[in-house]
Amino acid sequence: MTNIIDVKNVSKSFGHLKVINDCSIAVEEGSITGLIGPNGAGKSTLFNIIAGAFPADAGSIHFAGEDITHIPANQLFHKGLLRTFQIAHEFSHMSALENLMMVPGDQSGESLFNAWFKPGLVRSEELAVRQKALDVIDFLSLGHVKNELAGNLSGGQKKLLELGRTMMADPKVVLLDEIAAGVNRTLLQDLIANIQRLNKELGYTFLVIEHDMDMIAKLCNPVIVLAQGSVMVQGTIEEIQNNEEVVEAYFGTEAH
Ligand SMILES: Nc1ncnc2c1ncn2[C@@H]1O[C@H](COP(=O)(O)OP(=O)(O)OP(=O)(O)O)[C@@H](O)[C@H]1O
Repeated sequence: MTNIIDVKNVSKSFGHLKVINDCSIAVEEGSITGLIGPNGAGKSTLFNIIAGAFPADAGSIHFAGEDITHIPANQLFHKGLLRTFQIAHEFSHMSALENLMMVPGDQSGESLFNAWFKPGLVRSEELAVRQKALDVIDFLSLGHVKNELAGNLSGGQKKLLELGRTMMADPKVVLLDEIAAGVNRTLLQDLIANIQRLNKELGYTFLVIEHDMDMIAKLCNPVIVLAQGSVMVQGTIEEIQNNEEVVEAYFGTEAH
């Protein structure tokens, strides 16, 4: 199996605080990899570095074999590496469908997504984008709220819409940063099921930061535990939960 993301010996400090410390992680293509760790472990900082939001002080990052260490976020977006947070929050005064149509897309027409949904004759680019947005709405079972103003959607529906916006850009890898936060249990199951379908049916790779252990257990293999800016251990959720060092550093002290 190939690694679609390879982070090697990355370090990052903010002032005197070393937040990422000689950290190396690999994300296998086609996996849903979890990234967990106590508050302040450096998870979001590592996401920001991978997604090109700010540079590492040292180390390298490869995406699909290409050195992306110095490539900014907007270029990574077009290469298919997306962070949910990176995509603007919903435009509350526009409908759910219009929100999807706002995502800058790749008009190649040869994307995995288009191949999957086999849209009919495309008469114009706008019609194609609209059709694609409708397919995304359909995929996520949001048809009943497609004309609703995004600002009126529930927390969980907004998260589904956020996932939908990543789909509009035909990603290869999606970095999900605490997508379960504020989502009720029923919609959380929809969110989990949709992430699994995107992984299995469309081949998306996911790297997931999550404090919700239930979600991590259902979705992720492997799970990487970050502590004080470096990898403490990596394994299946069972291995992680049975690892004494992890229990001590994470489950023992954190009430998540
Ligand atoms: N832009 C910044 N400037 C200064 N310090 C920062 C900055 N971003 C993060 N930090 C610090 O880096 C450390 C790691 O933060 P980070 O958000 O990456 O951790 P985390 O594992 O995602 O935590 P949480 O689970 O609470 O979200 C924290 O001590 C935080 O205060």
